[in-house]
Amino acid sequence: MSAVPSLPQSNPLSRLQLHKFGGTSLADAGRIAAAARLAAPLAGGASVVVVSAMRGVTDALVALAAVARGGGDWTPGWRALQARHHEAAHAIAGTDTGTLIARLDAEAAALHADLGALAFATEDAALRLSERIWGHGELCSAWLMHAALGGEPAGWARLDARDVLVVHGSEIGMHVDREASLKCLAGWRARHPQAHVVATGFVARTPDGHATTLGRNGSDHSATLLADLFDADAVTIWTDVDGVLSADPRLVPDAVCLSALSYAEACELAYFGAKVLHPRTIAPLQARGIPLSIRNALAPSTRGTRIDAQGETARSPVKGLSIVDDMAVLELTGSGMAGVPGVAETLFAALHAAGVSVTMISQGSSEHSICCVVRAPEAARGRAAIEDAFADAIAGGQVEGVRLETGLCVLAAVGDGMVGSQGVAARLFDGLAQARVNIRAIAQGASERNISVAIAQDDATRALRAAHAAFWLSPQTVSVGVIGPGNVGRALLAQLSEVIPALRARAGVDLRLRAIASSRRMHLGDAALDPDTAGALLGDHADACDLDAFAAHVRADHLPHAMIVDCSASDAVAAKYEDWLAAGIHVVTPNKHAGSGDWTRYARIVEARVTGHSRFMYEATVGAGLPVIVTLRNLLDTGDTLQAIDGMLSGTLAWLFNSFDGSRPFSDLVREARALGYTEPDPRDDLSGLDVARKLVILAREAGRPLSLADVAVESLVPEALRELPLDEFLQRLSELDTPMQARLDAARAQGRGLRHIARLEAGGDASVGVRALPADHACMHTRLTDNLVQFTTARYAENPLVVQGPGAGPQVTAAGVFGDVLAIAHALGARTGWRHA
Ligand SMILES: NC(=O)C1=CN([C@@H]2O[C@H](COP(=O)(O)OP(=O)(O)OC[C@H]3O[C@@H](n4cnc5c(N)ncnc54)[C@H](OP(=O)(O)O)[C@@H]3O)[C@@H](O)[C@H]2O)C=CC1
Ligand SMILES: N[C@@H](CC=O)C(=O)O
Repeated sequence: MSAVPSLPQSNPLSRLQLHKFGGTSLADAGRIAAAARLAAPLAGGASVVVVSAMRGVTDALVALAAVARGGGDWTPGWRALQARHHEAAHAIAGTDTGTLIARLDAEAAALHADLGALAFATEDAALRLSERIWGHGELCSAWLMHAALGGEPAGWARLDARDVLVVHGSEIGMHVDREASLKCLAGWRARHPQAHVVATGFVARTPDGHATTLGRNGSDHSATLLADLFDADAVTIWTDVDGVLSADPRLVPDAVCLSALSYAEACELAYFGAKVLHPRTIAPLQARGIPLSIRNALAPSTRGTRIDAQGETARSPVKGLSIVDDMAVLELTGSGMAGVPGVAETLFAALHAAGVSVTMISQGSSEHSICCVVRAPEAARGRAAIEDAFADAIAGGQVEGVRLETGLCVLAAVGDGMVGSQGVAARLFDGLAQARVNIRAIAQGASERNISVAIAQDDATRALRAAHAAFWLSPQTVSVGVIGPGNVGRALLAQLSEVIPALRARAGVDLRLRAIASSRRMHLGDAALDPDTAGALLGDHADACDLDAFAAHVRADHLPHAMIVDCSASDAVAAKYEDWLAAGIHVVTPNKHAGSGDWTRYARIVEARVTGHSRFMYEATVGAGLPVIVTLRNLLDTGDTLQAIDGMLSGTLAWLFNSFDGSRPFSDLVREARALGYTEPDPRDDLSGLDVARKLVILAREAGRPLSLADVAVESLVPEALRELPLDEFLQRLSELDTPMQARLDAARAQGRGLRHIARLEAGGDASVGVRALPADHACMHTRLTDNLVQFTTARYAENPLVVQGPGAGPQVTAAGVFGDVLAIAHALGARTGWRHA
């Protein structure tokens, strides 16, 4: 290896920072001035600033060259470019505009000459002229930046990289002649000893002295090549995004900015299409250990992404996920291939000769087939080349032929943390399986830094989001939609608001409220909604409630799990559970309609849970926040036999009869119970016994009995005349309950008894609900306020029933019961995937 020529002794550069700005950061004079401020040298240090052309200028030059080559009139376009550079110059240069304009005009004159010559040039000469023309934008922006930084008086030289950067094309891309470049730079520095340098990106020269370019987006490459030649201490590429993200944010809304990457990770991500870095940019830095930062010129206070030899141990073993679109699989199959040396060599030599680049290779150890993934536009050419190379073997039957499958893409998961760590592939495949993505081919190099899978192009976004969720989100990240911000719904939102941050920090449970709906309105949010203010989003401006659109939104592809919490009392909402559960959406509810409604619908809902691998939880339907259903389930699951359930199942009726002593009319108490949020939205559901009957049906079905509402003998407290009235009218005529209720109370008292509302379910399925006059020593006479009292008489608890007792109505306790179900599901999800974030 030849010795690296050293820079001239006069070189004053120490603590040299290299900054590179892309076209967007140089879009106009204002952006150029802002970039100049960012590139200001550190005290006592030096700067090299590498610039792209102003935004859109390279595209304009490529178009102009095409017009000129075709003999068209390129002069209007040429003038427009000159005017754009002039306009920026006038805004930037201050007192020395004349010098800057003269410099730009000299470049414009050279461009004019080149464009004029294009139409008459030979093919070779035209290509050389074009390369010069394409690089004109960088020559001008370097002069503009040079002026913005203060020019020669401020110690800045301006370098045309064609004077120092010597490159030649090779089969695997542009190759820099480092030795020749360093010699040229040493010569240039002898003539330009200024401390600071503005250099053109993108342009270079060939060994025989012709202008050339480094290819589209080649300015990043220029920057890292010049960083090596100038012996920079650090490189910053300024762009318009915050850094390297864990995935393309247009596809994955939850992508996060990576604070650090190793060179190896950055290379993997660059090759797999991460847009911030161009492939090949890393190598010159890696060889010298020069750190690179990717930062946002529009948000310079953000840290960006640092790329160096160490990288950083992240919370996820996978740092980034990327998709390469429009790929195809070529598969060579044949029973005669096994154990035959040279098959792979012949195949890849054929693809090489046909100019087909191979992105991914996969071969089973049976050697029965070799599969490779190539770019779709090259696939037919590749297949023809392979068929040609194996023509004899195909004719002889040793090889069956070449199968071509298009419509694919390659998803890659990249990260140093994958090396030697178990379960990474399992997590990726589990995430893809949950998103119902079929994997067509798999490849992992022995470096273990990259797992690539070929999948259907149609699945790309879903797969990327699912894989991202598997690594970057908690396995307990749940997209939540709340229906019905009424008494219970509002209390639930308040509880969520209070607890969500702590849940995320302590238990990795990440509940994201993303949708809210009332009977008429809904709001769907891309980002998580604030539970405290979500209800206010349902004003007249909100969208009309559409439960299908609501569910589709909650079932976001980019979040691992979805859950709808139905806090309505609506049968129409309950009618949707079957579809939601089948689609994999978990459902939690205090609404009793599904559990006590039509038996066949109930059976379909139960079945849908199995189809959708989803959970349906409804603890709060009976006893509000009390553990009634879970107690019954535990008894039965552990082999006990139910003999009867009886007690008080209505919080409203408990409160009414606990309070009703004749001192206040019964109707007054009903109004108060309603105001306290104990009653159903229509209090007749409580007074008629229907609400308690629903609870009995739910418990009976839980115990395996196919009970329906029609099977329950119900005594109603609502006089016949009031049963069908609109709610408002019923409430106005509520006092019609007073006389009959006072009479019942008086009769009970006359026997030394009190009134309680009692429900009973017999083992055989007989069920009844009604008001009973009970002796003073009955357990139900020793309840308080809204207490429910549920007695389970079973084979084990035969003599002395198991009793669950406590408040059985009220928004707070009901919401807590609902919240408990939500958490039970979230915790179970985390346990299923077997890992939690620290
Ligand atoms: N309150 C309690 O103590 C207990 C209540 N429950 C159950 O909790 C549920 C809610 O009760 P509660 O909060 O008191 O009732 P509310 O009447 O206070 O709230 C009901 C909510 O559901 C909404 N809603 C009604 N129909 C629909 C629909 N078709 N689509 C979308 N949203 C709808 C209402 O919207 P809008 O305002 O637009 O009408 C309202 O926001 C009921 O099922 C009840 O049985 C269970 C145990 C105890
Ligand atoms: N209205 C109901 C509320 C709970 O289901 C009751 O009072 O029990």
